[in-house]
Amino acid sequence: MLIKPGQLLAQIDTPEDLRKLEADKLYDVCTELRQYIIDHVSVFGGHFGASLGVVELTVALHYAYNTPYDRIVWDVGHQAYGHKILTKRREQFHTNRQYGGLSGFPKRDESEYDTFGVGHSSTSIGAALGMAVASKQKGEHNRQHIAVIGDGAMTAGMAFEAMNHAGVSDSNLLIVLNDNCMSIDPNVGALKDYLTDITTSPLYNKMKGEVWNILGKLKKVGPHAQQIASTLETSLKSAVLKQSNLFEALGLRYFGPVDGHDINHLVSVMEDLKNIPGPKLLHCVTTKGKGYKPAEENQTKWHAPGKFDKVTGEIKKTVHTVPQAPKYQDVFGHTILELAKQDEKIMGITPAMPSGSSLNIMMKEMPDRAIDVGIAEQHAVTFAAGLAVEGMTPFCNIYSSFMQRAYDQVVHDACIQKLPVIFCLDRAGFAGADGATHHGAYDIAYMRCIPNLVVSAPMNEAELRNLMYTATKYKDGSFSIRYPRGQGVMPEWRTPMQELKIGTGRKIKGGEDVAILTLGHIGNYVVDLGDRFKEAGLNPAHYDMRFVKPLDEEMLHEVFTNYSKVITVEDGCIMGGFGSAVAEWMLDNGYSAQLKRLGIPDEIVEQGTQIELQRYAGFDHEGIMNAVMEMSDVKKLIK
Ligand SMILES: Cc1ncc(C[n+]2csc(CCOP(=O)(O)OP(=O)(O)O)c2C)c(N)n1
Ligand SMILES: CC(=O)[C@@H](O)[C@H](O)COP(=O)(O)O
Ligand SMILES: [Mg+2]
Repeated sequence: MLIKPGQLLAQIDTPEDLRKLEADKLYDVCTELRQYIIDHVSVFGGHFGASLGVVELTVALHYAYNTPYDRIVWDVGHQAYGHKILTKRREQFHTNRQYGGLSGFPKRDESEYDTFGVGHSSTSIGAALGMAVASKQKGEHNRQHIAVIGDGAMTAGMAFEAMNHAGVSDSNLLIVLNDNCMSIDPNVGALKDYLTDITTSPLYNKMKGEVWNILGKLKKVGPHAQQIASTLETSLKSAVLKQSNLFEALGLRYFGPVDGHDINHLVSVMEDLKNIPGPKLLHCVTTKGKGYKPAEENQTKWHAPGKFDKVTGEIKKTVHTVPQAPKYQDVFGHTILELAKQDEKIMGITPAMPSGSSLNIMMKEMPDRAIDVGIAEQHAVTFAAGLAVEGMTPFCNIYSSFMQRAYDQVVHDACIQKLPVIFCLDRAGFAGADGATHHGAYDIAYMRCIPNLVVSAPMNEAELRNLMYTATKYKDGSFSIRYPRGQGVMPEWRTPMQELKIGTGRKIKGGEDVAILTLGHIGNYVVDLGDRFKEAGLNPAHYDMRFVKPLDEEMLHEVFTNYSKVITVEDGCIMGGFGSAVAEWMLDNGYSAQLKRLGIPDEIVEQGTQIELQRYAGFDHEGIMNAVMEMSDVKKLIK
């Protein structure tokens, strides 16, 4: 289903086409672009509120700057739908986030206008600074570099690391701070309060306004006056603004706050900024979901609402006739609350994903014991370690791919000190439409090699609850539990929790000839294949290993004693993952079976549905079936 653009938008294949328009047409371009985003996301899904919030910023940037020669780096990139539509991808935009289609985030090999691959937050300033310094080295003094970063992304350490560097580099960098007071959930922290202050404080803005008025008048008087003006500005800024402006104090010239939806004002400010050398920050105030009332009114729900009726604003939900299994994240959310009611030492931490992790269930009832630390994964881990030092039992919930950013903190702050921190790695395995940057592909490999850390994965919701309960009893180091995005398999999941013996797996069924060892939710695929195995005359054994560290050695001795053909299956990277752990154990213990490892191959896998990606990787139902048949010397189902 192709969606027709408005008549102006239909003429804009590239920003060069946009820049041919008179400035008085830009308002209409924004109207049409906003509608095109609404039309598409309502039918195809995806991120929504953020792109609506930067429609004017997107048009102004591509109008005022000579893109792609001038570089724009979008932070996170979930807000870059307008950017993609204006940069030769309007007609493919319906493939956004789909298997074989456009990525949901800017991606260098997708377009020359996508200057830097993003998806994880807070990288834009550092990347744009690197480009700016390189341009300076190459003598490209007229090339502009712009990082567009949200107030949420600005709460991450990386953003401050980059500003700390930018402030002392006389590079031609513009940071556009898109301040809408929102992350996915409402933004948190002192920075948010500060931004609100300087956006609303009459005194600060009055004083700055007067400084600008005086300077403006002086500049009109003549060149000599301009000299006075710039001297005055320097002294005033250092005397007054520097003391009262965080960004000025870091050496960035601060401009704003400006209305991020006033297209003509934005263009004229950006035209001015092009002629001001050195690192600068333009503070824009916007509304997330701007121009679509339901998205303005419930900005968290409309961050990524799924498909919806654009007329009524009704979000489309599948109607089920049978009870549905819950999402793993909701089992986590309800279970941590249940555990916290029994044990006052239990606390929950999330780096800016209260609704994504469902920790918001606990936050609602225990706001002092469930904390959103902002987009700050490294801090989340170290903060949890600090809590553990004082005897608390912290659950630190971080998406598997976002945890990559806090790896040293897991090693240095939790495991070396054998602190009882519980890591819940949500979105482990293929994440789906978010694609390569968000797949939780590597956590089995990167966690299992750390000493003093238990590494586990539940096959279903009951097992998740048992592992969470068991983790609260474990004080001999840290404990990691990984589980996937989406639903489990147990509609009746509120099962009584039991403490597990660490390092023990579950024998699901005996068999002959081939043994299948699974880790985590993929084990359910083997159960699903039961009848098809029988029809094909196959009878593989199935073990749910549950722990990848420590491995269930007794179980592995049984497997390698009784089966000469073994298949491991994991929703994680084959390189160094669960299958590698089994292979290492097999060699270390003198066995020599035929071992086949199924999992995520050693390549970057883009976006698609989880099942499409599992099929591509060869560990969907068909992939597992074929592996067993191959191992059993039975003709493969699919060539
Ligand atoms: C390292 C990392 N942590 C968490 C996320 C999840 N995430 C995506 S967008 C977002 C909120 C970003 O807020 P902001 O930068 O203000 O952009 P807005 O959505 O308000 O436009 C978060 C937390 C991420 N992409 N990367
Ligand atoms: C852009 C971003 O990083 C988040 O919005 C992420 O897409 C959330 O993923 P889930 O939808 O799996 O919570
Ligand atoms: Mg924001």
